[in-house]
Amino acid sequence: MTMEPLRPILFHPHIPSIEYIEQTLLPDIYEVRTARTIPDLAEAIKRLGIRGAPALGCAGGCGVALSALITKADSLPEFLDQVGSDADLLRKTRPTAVNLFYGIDHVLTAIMSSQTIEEAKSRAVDAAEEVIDADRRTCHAIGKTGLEVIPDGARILTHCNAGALACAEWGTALGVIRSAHEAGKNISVYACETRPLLQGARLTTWELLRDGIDVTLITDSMAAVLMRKGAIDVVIVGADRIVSDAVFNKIGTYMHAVCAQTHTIPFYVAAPLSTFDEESCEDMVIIEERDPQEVRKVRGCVTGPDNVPVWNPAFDATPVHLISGIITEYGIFTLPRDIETIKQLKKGKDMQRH
Ligand SMILES: CSC[C@H]1O[C@H](OP(=O)(O)O)[C@H](O)[C@@H]1O
Repeated sequence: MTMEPLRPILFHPHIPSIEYIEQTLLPDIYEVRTARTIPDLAEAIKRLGIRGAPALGCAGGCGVALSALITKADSLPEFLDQVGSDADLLRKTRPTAVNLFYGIDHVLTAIMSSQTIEEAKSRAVDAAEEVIDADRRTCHAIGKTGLEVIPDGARILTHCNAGALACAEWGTALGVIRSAHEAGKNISVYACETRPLLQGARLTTWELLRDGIDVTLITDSMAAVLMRKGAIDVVIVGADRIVSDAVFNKIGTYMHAVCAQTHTIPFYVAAPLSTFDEESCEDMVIIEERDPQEVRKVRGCVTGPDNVPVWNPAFDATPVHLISGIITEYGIFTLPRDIETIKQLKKGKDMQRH
């Protein structure tokens, strides 16, 4: 039975509003919520109601378009000023996933050369819908590219959630897994729970069970022994920002990459070109540090003393030498070997855009 495509964020310009699946409540509660203001949207992003790098790009782009549609202004300069400050509010939500800034800037760029407010509104809507449509196409292309690294019978380890819930649909790492399943490959997945917010336990298992894909939930600390036992053939994860010398992804990714290298297991990252920040390097990237309470309590259940100091980085950096390949919509690349190719592809896309 083919399930309806899972689309965690929908833009309704005629209302106007942004509809999204509230991911903090999954897997036990499936609730669709609506953001009609920029502060509401910003809060949804901060609490990870809306989450995942490509989905943040969609939320950022749609957020700027929503601002354009609801902003009341007597002049174009006043209008652009208001939309610009709403865009800044969205920029401040989460610092690491580069897609958020790509989505925001893509729509802002589209409206900057407008001659009237009405023209700016129309361009904003078109540009936001372009971000979502492009991500849908890109995720399916990533899935197709990734088929070559998933042999029939593959036992795959993944971390966090790089699925449809993290994108416009289909997913990146889970997009490759979905494409392999759809191609009839007999695959099985080990999903790491991904402390502290449990995106793997709550979201990846939910997505794969929904699609009838063989999935086993493990704790993050169990991954190494599965690799040592020879029970994992390939590791595939998503990304939040890819720079010249490292890949930023959910905390725990680096640990899996080191273990995979120790056990000579291929370690792949799946991500769209929009996740590359190719002019930057690891030391230039801000890693989001989140509320210590996220580690001391899980969904209200106490897991640590209320007064214990906590360190809670949301991401870590995996040096590119630990990564077998980066699966994109344009092919599989390795860094630093392919950095110039990535730069040319990005330039080409930018030229297409303007
Ligand atoms: C398809 S990219 C998903 C990427 O984003 C997640 O972070 P978060 O749940 O904090 O938004 C995680 O790093 C995933 O790999």
